[in-house]
Amino acid sequence: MILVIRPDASLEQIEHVIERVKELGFTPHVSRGETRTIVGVIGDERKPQTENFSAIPGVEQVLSIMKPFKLASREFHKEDSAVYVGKVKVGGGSLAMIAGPCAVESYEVMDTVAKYVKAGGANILRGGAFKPRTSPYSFQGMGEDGLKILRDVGDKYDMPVVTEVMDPRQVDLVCRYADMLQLGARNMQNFDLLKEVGRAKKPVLMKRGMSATVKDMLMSAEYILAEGNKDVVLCERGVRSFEDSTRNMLDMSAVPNVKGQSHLPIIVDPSHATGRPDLIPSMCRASVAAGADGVHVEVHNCPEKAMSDGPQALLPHQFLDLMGDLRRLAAALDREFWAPEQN
Ligand SMILES: O=C[C@H](O)[C@H](O)COP(=O)(O)O
Ligand SMILES: C=C(OP(=O)(O)O)C(=O)O
Repeated sequence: MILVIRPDASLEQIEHVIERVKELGFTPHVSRGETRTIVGVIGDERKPQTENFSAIPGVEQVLSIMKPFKLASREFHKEDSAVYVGKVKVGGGSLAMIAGPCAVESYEVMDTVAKYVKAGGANILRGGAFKPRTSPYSFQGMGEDGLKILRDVGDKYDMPVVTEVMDPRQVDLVCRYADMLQLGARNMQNFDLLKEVGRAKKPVLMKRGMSATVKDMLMSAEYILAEGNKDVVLCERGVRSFEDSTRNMLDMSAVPNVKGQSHLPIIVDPSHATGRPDLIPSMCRASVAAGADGVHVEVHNCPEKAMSDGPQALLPHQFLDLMGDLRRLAAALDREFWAPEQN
């Protein structure tokens, strides 16, 4: 349920609304839009006192949100939300380019790749220190040593960093090094992890589960929002299908589909979606054209030596070409990639 606050309501009245919502046993979530303040009321709406909400001074309207996700819904927040990752604005008209190697492998590789992606115009650096691998015998990531490298290299190139957290017990540790927490496809419905990152004070990049529906994805985002973390960016990264010429099936319609239902930014990861460098540039362009708030790609200076996902990595020169194309496309659509000058 949402309480639409009167435009002329005083701050005291809004505070009073919030207090009453709590007293009635619900959790309030306040969304201050450009023209309206809205209070999301989360809890069991079958409680008898809910009709009293309309009697609270300052409340103009009480609306029921029919969708199972509430805080993630457009009804709760009409305007597109923007999420800040360090200084970088993601969403609300500003495009993100998240790039870097699949895994943090060494200082040298991280530094080399970061130098190239920064030069190309990437605004967020990625690299996994905890890797979710299909095989227990595959490289599992460098753990805290990898986080330290990622942080150092991010600082060197003045780029915020995003890295995956796989377990609720890792959240504090990863928060000490990262600017954004990545929740991987394999963990999109790890509900304890969702709750834990929901309590963290860092933005979250939540990837779509490999057999999750758009609704499942929005319900998972709701877990994070319901814990108080409003900074969630969704990521379409393809779903499993019968098609075996690509790693996954990229669901490009998820972008406008999510945008119709939710205010949260959504980016696309054509690297994991296709697994094919020959398809990544066109799918990046399609993502921007479809209205995505950014793109996520893997880049490696020597894919044949990469410790994970080498075959899908773009080479540095391919990344530079891609960024040139994407900038031109973005400009034609009256959009732009966030760049440090905008700060
Ligand atoms: O490293 C990245 C992911 O963990 C990777 O895509 C997992 O896939 P794999 O372990 O099947 O190679
Ligand atoms: C493992 C990753 O991707 P996904 O969770 O989409 O498979 C990744 O981005 O490192």
